[in-house]
Amino acid sequence: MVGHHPDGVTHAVDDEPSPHDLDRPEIPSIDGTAERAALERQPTLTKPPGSLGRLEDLAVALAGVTGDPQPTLDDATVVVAAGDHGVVDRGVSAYPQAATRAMLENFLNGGAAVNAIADAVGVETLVVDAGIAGDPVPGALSVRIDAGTNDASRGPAMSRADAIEAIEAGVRIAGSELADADVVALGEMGIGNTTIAAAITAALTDAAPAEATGYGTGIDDEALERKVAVVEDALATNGLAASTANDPGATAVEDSPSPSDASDPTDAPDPIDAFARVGGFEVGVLAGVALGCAADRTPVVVDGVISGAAALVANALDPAVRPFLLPSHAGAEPAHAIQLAALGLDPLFAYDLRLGEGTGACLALPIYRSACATHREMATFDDIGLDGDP
Ligand SMILES: Cc1cc2ncn([C@H]3O[C@H](COP(=O)(O)O)[C@@H](O)[C@H]3O)c2cc1C
Ligand SMILES: O=C(O)c1cccnc1
Repeated sequence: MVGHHPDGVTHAVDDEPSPHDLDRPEIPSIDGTAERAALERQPTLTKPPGSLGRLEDLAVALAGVTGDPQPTLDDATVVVAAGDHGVVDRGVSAYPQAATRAMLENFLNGGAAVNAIADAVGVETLVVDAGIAGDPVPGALSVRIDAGTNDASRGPAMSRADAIEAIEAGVRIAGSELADADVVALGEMGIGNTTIAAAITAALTDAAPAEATGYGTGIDDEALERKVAVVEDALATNGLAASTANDPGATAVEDSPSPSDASDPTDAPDPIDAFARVGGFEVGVLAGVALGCAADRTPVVVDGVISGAAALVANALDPAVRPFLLPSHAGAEPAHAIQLAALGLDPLFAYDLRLGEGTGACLALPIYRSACATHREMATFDDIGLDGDP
């Protein structure tokens, strides 16, 4: 539907900028041959069939994703993308905006939770400044779109051009810094971004703002009420009061443009516009990373509610990304469960995490690696001279 969509059709709407102007590579489908080969290998391994439970399913799925019947996930990188949010002016976080910059420096110095977990499980860390307030932070990979977004509750968080720039920056990172990674974990930092994640979730699913909004870094009940109102404002101000994903008009933009799209384009924004209005530079970069990695058959592990919002955006831009998205944990923010359900992702574990940074995604890596290791390294019944039939 955007860029190089297989149907190759560009649906321009009068003089409005075409919604099909995002430059990104095409995403392949799952490799059915590799997947079948993996499925056939499983019962030959020295264990009762099914006894490794979901590890068996993960190994088979990863074969289809990577195109390798016996995949490895040795080279793993967590991308920690940071951005600031104008919406913090409305008192939606327990912490000041300065925490974004301080944490970005902390990531670079190895002192954050994600650094410790990434070290513990053998994952590289890539710290990306997608647009935090103030000056650039030396040492971070800079793809700064701007020094923070506008307040999404009072108007569009960013322009369409900035949204495209953020997503394309992520696609480029996937094709360069992440080109050699076997698997990529999504992580983020940005005070106020659980508000943005809630707004994106309400815009792209059936969920109401009150269902999608949570305590974030630990606000009190009074601040939560304010935060719900801010998410409602962000949708209403930006013409996103109804769910964009399920709006028949929005689908029409993708498939067959209807006259109503031409008469009032604000009626049914395409996914790029929907994302631009509620925002998040780091969210856009992560959506682009997901699209770019999927195009390269690199599995992408989704973390908490902000990377979940990025996954929703990527999926709205191109549903072909979906099989390349892997779940990690079930987080504490209510939008997270809504996102995972919308994407059909079944979390591997629930650990009451509510931090982000990529912590939960990194924690899932040993499980994915163990799925691949058992699948690849175990002896077969033939090897040990035993009949594999129960
Ligand atoms: C010290 C600190 C470290 C963090 N690491 C991740 N987050 C998390 O909290 C923020 C989102 O929550 P809210 O929407 O309530 O501001 C994001 O930066 C997120 O990654 C942190 C937050 C803080 C304060
Ligand atoms: O679910 C998350 O990732 C999360 C929750 C609270 C604050 N920051 C991130």
